Amino acid sequence: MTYTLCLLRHGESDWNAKNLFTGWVDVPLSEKGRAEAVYSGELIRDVGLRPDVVHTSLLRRAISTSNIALDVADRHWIPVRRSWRLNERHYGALQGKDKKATLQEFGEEQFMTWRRSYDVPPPAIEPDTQFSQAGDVRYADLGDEAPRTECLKDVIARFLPYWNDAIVPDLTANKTVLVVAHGNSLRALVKHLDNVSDGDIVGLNIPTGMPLVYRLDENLVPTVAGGEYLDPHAAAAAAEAVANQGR
Ligand SMILES: O=C(O)[C@@H](CO)OP(=O)(O)O
Repeated sequence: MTYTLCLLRHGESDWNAKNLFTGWVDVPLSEKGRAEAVYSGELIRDVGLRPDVVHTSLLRRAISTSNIALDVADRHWIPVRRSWRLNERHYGALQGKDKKATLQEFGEEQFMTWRRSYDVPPPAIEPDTQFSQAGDVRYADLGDEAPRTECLKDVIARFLPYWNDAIVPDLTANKTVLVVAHGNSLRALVKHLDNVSDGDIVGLNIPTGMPLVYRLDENLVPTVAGGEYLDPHAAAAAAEAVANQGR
């Protein structure tokens, strides 16, 4: 007896295509991203995976990906739950900045510390600046909990309550669960599931639009470490491209 969990990072967004730090900025999918969402729906359909429930972030790129993929898989009707706790990592003052220019300005070590270190957040964003989410009604209930920057450790801390209270109950009710989220919120989930060390998580990149399926045992331990991509060759190439962003 195993539980089935399918993770899906949103398709390419306009800002992925432009190589800009995105975080909580609510950018749409690019044309390529919409095509990736269609392809992920085809993969889900063709292997006979039938999600019973979908969990998404509050960001358009994840919501659109979920809608497109589920429509293609003929599962557009399943219940949906959304939470800010599945949002992308808040990228602080880097939101809206060009990755290549940031790499050139601050150097490789600082750039990679901000992008991939476990516990060093970028500088906090000022509330009155263009890419801040202060005043965004969808986060009004968060009050002081609303982040102005996050490292991966912070993402794990805000993600785990949702995992335990919303996703695990669906899994243990034997529902096939689809989670459509983001590069860094899914890194947080993978770190938790696979018990990846703080050091090793630095090297893990999640590609856009590639369904990653975990079968979990009764203790919610993956039967295959790292899960299984439905299109492993394309996923490996796409993950490599994410790792090399900015260069
Ligand atoms: O900009 C972002 O929000 C993320 C995901 O697109 O980028 P990175 O892979 O650099 O963490």
